[in-house]
Amino acid sequence: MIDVQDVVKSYGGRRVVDRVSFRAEDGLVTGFVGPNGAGKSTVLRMAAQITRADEGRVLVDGEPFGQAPLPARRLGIFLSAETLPDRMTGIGFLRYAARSQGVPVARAAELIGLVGLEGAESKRIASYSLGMRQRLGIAVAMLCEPSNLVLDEPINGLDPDAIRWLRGFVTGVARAGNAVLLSSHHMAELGLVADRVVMLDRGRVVRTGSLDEFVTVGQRRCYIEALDLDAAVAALRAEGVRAEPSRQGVLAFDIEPERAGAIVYRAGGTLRHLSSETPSLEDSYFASLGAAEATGEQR
Ligand SMILES: Nc1ncnc2c1ncn2[C@@H]1O[C@H](COP(=O)(O)OP(=O)(O)OP(=O)(O)O)[C@@H](O)[C@H]1O
Repeated sequence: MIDVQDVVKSYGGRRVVDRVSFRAEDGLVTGFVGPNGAGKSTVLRMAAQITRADEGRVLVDGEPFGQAPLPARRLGIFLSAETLPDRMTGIGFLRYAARSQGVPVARAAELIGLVGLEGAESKRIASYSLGMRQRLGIAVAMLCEPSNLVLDEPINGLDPDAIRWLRGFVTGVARAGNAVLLSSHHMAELGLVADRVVMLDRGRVVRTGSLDEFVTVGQRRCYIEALDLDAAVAALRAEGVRAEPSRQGVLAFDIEPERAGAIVYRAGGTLRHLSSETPSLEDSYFASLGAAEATGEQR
């Protein structure tokens, strides 16, 4: 488990992480989201002890990860694909990493298979695409079969094939009982892999919860198709319901579909389709951000 406890970080007198606390539990994928500059990478770097917290601490399985007898077994870290050594081959780098951690070099070939780099292992890293570099970076993080895994923006630059691979990979690591903490801007993808979501905005946690809890923040809404859409929108608005044209129909917010349908019907509309819509993680993300901004403006 990764336990972030009340961490604070300032740069040049500006607080970029402001009393952040949350947990990434064993057996779950925790998605870490927030706008650019929210402080996600800084928190992950504090977990990896690359950045020192001004206040607070991050415990990994109950202690700062650097204090564990074999730190790389405690926490696997992927922060960037840019720092890999271009002149080495993929397999060469993994063998080097294995030797430096006292792991049998045979693990290097296993890792190539684990991250799907077969066929490219003997090529220089300089020739790797971004997606291949991401896979190699994740392989390094997995070197010592860590019980916790931190991945900063691992989805960036991946093609659809690699995204599908990553989805299966992180889910598999979590289902084996490990904690996975993963930052990303790809809401649709995160909606497929995350069990829990932690949202940061301007250095503060603005929302945490299971994926199901998180998506209920998006507006409750329903989708209506009627013969005269303009009349349907007007009828709903006349009843004080927020209604907006969408696709071939109308989205009505914070209303049960039955009531929305009744309003349109009473106004003489002919209904063709009526359904309730589940908000996506992206909808909820923007709804939470809007709420956080409104509170922030009052601060
Ligand atoms: N070493 C540093 N020196 C000065 N400022 C920094 C440093 N590292 C981060 N910051 C600042 O801290 C803030 C938070 O940055 P951070 O990279 O943690 O955000 P993020 O949520 O990961 O953003 P993104 O989604 O764009 O990666 C930013 O304003 C950034 O400019």
